[in-house]
Order: sequence, then C-alpha cells, then structure tokens
Amino acid sequence: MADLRVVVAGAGGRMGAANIRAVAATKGLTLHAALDRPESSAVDADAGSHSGIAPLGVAITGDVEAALDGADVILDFTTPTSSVALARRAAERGLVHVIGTTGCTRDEDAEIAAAARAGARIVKSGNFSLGVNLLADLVRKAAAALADYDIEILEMHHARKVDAPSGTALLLGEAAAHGRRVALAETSVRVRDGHTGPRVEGSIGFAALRGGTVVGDHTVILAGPSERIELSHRAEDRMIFAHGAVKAALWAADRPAGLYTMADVLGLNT
Ligand SMILES: NC(=O)C1=CN([C@@H]2O[C@H](COP(=O)(O)OP(=O)(O)OC[C@H]3O[C@@H](n4cnc5c(N)ncnc54)[C@H](OP(=O)(O)O)[C@@H]3O)[C@@H](O)[C@H]2O)C=CC1
Ligand SMILES: O=C(O)C1=N[C@H](C(=O)O)C[C@H](O)C1
Repeated sequence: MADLRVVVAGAGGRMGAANIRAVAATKGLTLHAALDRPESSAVDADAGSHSGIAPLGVAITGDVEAALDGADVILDFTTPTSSVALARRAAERGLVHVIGTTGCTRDEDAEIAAAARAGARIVKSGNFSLGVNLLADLVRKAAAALADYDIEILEMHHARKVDAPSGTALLLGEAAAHGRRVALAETSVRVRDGHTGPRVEGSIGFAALRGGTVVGDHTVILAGPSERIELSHRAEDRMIFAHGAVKAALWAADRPAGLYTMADVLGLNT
C-alpha cells in the first residue's frame, strides 16, 4: 500500500516539530507538507531542520490549499480557530484529520462534529498519549467505586500554555463524570476565588498551575474520610503525544467518516 501523505499543521510550533519527527520515523507515512501561518517566521524553513532532524526537503508553507492538495491526513496541533477551518477543508476533501488542539469552545466543538458528519475522518483528543488514556479508564472506575469521595483535578504546564483547564484535565474530568453518571458541564467547578462557601457535594473541581517548561502533569485526587487516592500522569517528552497522533492517523485511514477519540484508537471504548 502507498504511504499516507501527511500534512503537519502548526509545523513551526512545539507539537508541530514533534509530529514532523514522528512522521519522518514512521513506516507508511510520508511528510507531504508542513503548514503554519503565512506570517510565521518558520515559513520557508526546511521542516526537518526546523524540527531538529536531518533536512526532509519539505519547506514549511503558509499556503493551506497548496499544502492540502494531494494529501491524505492532517496532523493538527494549532489553535481552535485554525482547527475548525481545517476540519471544514478535511470534510470537503474526505481527509483524516487528527486534532490535538485544546481550548475549543462548545460551538467550536460543534463545528468540528459537523465536519465529521460532512465527510471528515476526525480523531480528536485532549491527550494522545497511551498513559493518559489508560489513566482516564482508571479514573472512571475509581469515580464509580468511590461514589462519595470528592474529586479534584490538578494540572501543571509550561509557561507558554494559553488555555486552562488543560484538555487533558477536562478529558479526565469527563471520565470521572462518566463513572459517576453525571454531566461534567453541570458538576464542574473550574475556578475558586474569595469566599466560596463549602465544597459543593458531588462537584468535580479543577486547578491549573503554569510555570517553566513542564510538558504536562495531571493528578486526579479522590478525597474521602481520612484518606486520599491520587492517580497521576507525568509527561516527560512531547513525542508521547506525537506517537499517539501518528497511530491515530494510521488507524483512521480505513475508517468511515466520523468523529473518533484516542480511546477508540486504543480499543478502550468497549
Ligand atoms: N492533545 C494532545 O495530546 C496535545 C495537545 N496540545 C495542544 O496542541 C496545541 C498546540 O500546542 P503547542 O505546539 O505547544 O503550541 P505552539 O504555539 O508551539 O504551536 C502552535 C503552532 O500552530 C501555529 N498556527 C497558528 N494558527 C495556525 C494556522 N491558522 N495554520 C497553521 N498553523 C497555525 C502557530 O503559529 P504562530 O506561532 O505563528 O502563531 C504555532 O506554530 C495546543 O492547543 C495544545 O494544548 C499539545 C500537546 C499535546
Ligand atoms: O499545551 C500543552 O503543552 C499540552 N496540552 C494538552 C492539554 O491541554 O492537556 C496535552 C498536554 O498536557 C500538553
């Protein structure tokens, strides 16, 4: 079978570089184009050299149509506005669209779901690592088993991160809510400040820390009478996300149009 031709969107960014390295190292994938904003200082640089590996002979471009012509797959870790626009294009062209972008609003998520109904094969996840997706399954089970324990989710990321809570924290919150058979939107407490009053029973709380170069730390705390359980994941290298993203691309290549998660890719949704 011919290689899948992959466009890496956000090629000049932290995850763009990791994704380019992962594509270059994966059998069955060819880097077709590397895309960034036309104004990006990365445009015209060689995608490989810019990502810390040998030159790949693919210059980073700001021309989205040229990048997508002849492509099979988009690996997209960019911004919500960019991911929505790329999802529409993926639907028009029937592409596989792997979306790692976090911080999407409810409306943006609805637009991405509409693109999946209109022909795109989308895999979207707040975290593409194997470890976090397994952790989510453990959180779901723990939340169900310890129905009266208070659930708090703590995350820390590098100082350049622009959204909070992280996509992973929300994914873990959804897993906890699923275990409790409640809707996260109705039970989450995203911010506490000032005279908050006592903790609302059954709520799922979030706290976000930012600093330094932390790739991504997450802990789900289940606090009960005289004991606490803490379920943690620490990401040490962005390649764990990139390896998950290329796995998702290969998995989605022979799936029908639709909206999938990394749990689907890993067979955890049984
Ligand atoms: N799901 C997961 O497993 C993971 C998700 N993420 C998420 O991925 C996203 C990116 O993270 P990170 O790589 O650290 O961020 P960066 O800011 O380093 O990279 C984002 C890149 O996207 C580019 N970009 C912005 N708009 C467009 C556009 N319209 N077309 C093409 N490229 C564009 C930016 O360009 P410019 O700088 O010029 O604006 C930048 O190069 C975030 O939402 C983050 O939370 C991160 C890690 C793992
Ligand atoms: O912005 C990041 O860096 C990360 N974003 C994702 C998130 O929002 O959870 C995944 C990972 O934690 C790194």
